[in-house]
Amino acid sequence: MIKNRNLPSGTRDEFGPRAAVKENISSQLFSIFKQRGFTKLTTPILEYADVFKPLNLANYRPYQLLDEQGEALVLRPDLTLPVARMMSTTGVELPAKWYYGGDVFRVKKQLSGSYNQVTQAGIELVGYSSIKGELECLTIALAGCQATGIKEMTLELSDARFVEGVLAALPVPEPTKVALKQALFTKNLTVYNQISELLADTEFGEFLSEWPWLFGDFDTVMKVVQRLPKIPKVQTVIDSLNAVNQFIKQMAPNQHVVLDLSIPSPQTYYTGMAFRGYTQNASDYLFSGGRYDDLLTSFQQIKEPAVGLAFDVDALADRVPLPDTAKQTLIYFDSAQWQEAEEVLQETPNSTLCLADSRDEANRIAVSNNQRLLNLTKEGE
Ligand SMILES: N[C@@H](Cc1c[nH]c[nH+]1)C(=O)O
Repeated sequence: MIKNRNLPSGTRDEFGPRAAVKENISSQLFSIFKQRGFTKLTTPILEYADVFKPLNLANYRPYQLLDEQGEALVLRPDLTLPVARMMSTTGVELPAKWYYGGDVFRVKKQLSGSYNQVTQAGIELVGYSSIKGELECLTIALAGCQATGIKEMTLELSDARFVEGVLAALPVPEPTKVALKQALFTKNLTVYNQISELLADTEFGEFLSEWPWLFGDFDTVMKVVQRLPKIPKVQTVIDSLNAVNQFIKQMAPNQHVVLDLSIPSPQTYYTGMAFRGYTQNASDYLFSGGRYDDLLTSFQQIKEPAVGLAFDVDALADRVPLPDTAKQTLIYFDSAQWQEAEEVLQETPNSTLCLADSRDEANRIAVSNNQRLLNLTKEGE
């Protein structure tokens, strides 16, 4: 079947108000990034498939194609990995603050209702190891949501080091830890309970019985965490989560913060704290980010600390009301009057030139677009 009038599934044409809203959101975000000292970086839409090896390809299945030499290429399913690739090949001096905007392509299940092409606008801070990196990302996350008109949003924190830290401290063999983690992440309670039963009489017993439900309001989750015996590495994680929660309380006192300590990290390459923003009754995230201190070692020998975040411009656009457009004026003129029409265009707010060649056609366009027609010609008078 010839498909020259169809689009590949999960893609769309964008025009009119939605395209304008997305453009507006991106430019609002870019101006925040620039104002805070970030530098623009663009990378190609096509990359070698190997760049994306650190991704969990079950969640980020890329569109594949081959180059002339038969090398596997993909349409980028992520924008952080290309930044890491670029950092390792260009010898840019660190630390660096990058921002970018562009589309990512992820093949979702047919009929999932999700789009396979998503516009992101994001930042990456490379070479900053302290919590100041996370705080800068969260400040930008809050500022971006506010600037684009999101009134209420929930901020979800998690940390890749928490699950690993607790598992490392459990007095069971490695394969049991792996099985427990798997059962926790998939919420397979039958298997989870069987394994945690082995530890019921230890100092971990009480905590383990609650671990699969360790998500929700920040302070409530932290109360359960207090039932854990002291594990120095886990304590560091708890301290940094508490510090971030305090910071948000000061910055945005009305912000609802939730904590999830029972999920896998949103990205396999995150090594520390991760943060996502969402609104009620919607499954997509407004932004998602986290720390990824090991990612550059996928491309080079030397490790570099890094943290970043990306806004989902489509998710933001879905929640921003379409603008009330002011009534437009359509200037109808003869081509010999171009100069005069240009002057009227400069003087008249919200005006555009009418490129039609007859008064009737100009009228029809004005009526169908709810515009006022300004006639500079002598025709039809
Ligand atoms: N690339 C991540 C977001 C991110 C940017 N920097 C760090 N994380 C994503 O698409 O989920």
